[in-house]
Amino acid sequence: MVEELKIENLSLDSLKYLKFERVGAGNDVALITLNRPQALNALCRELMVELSDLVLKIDSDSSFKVIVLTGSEKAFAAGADIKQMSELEFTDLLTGSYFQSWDTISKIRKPIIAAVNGFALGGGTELALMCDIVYAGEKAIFGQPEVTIGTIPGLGGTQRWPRFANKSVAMEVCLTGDKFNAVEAKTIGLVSKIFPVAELVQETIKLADRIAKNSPIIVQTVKKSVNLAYETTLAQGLQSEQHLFQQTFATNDRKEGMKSFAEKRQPNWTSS
Ligand SMILES: C/C=C/C(=O)SCCNC(=O)CCNC(=O)[C@H](O)C(C)(C)COP(=O)(O)OP(=O)(O)OC[C@H]1O[C@@H](n2cnc3c(N)ncnc32)[C@H](O)[C@@H]1OP(=O)(O)O
Repeated sequence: MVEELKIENLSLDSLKYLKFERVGAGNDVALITLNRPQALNALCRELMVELSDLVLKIDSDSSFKVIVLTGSEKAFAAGADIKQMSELEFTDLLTGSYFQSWDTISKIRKPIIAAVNGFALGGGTELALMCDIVYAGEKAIFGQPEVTIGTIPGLGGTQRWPRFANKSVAMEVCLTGDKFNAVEAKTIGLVSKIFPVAELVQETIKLADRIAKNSPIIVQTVKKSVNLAYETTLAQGLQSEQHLFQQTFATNDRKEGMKSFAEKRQPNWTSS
């Protein structure tokens, strides 16, 4: 049997740009807080490596079911670190590993929910776009201002926006760099719910708890299947959904879920 990776065995004291807590009604929600206040959580390379490493470890630790990613009340993240980027040359990006770990969030199996208060600009908005669900505080400000500093969104913005919103919205957001608020973000479809600033994180943890009540193996299958809709044609997606649906019939949790319904009791998930 393969020994499981446990977060407790890892040195969390070494985290420099992040805070990590185990939260939730079942103590199975990982709360990650971006913690670089002096730069409004600007995403420097070191922060992103730390975030990527931590998220991968949580994804491999079965005692966690859902991840919540947040920042401060002032800023979720003010984008990639412009001061750090301004030193880079074309060849640094071409041959170096500057952006190597930045899309880890979009590749993990467990659900990850963004709780966005304050500024989420550039890479901050793109980080939210990589998450599975986005909740926002009333004062959240989004935008893709890269065009105003002589570059383009490089963390998926030009590709994910047209998949979240329509072409006209995607183009307007990316071509103007205009900022927009939480209500506009909800209208566009980036954000699913808005809460008062001080309540956002607790409300997001409540959402994580509702997801965590379901079977982890089935939750991960749902996530995989929904994400296929962004990668494939409808015909391919429907076929893959059928395969994944059939695969749930090979799990004990599918049997337990249906049995518990018939027996009028709560299911006892084993994630097998
Ligand atoms: C591939 C991805 C590309 C990208 O993501 S490009 C970056 C896109 N993001 C932006 O263009 C936003 C840049 N930041 C701002 O426009 C402003 O900030 C805000 C509107 C978010 C907030 O303004 P205010 O409240 O006046 O704060 P403040 O004095 O500008 O910032 C406080 C400290 O934070 C640093 N900081 C803010 N954003 C960044 C950043 N993205 N990269 C590096 N540092 C940043 C500042 O410089 C300053 O620091 P100090 O006190 O030493 O002057």
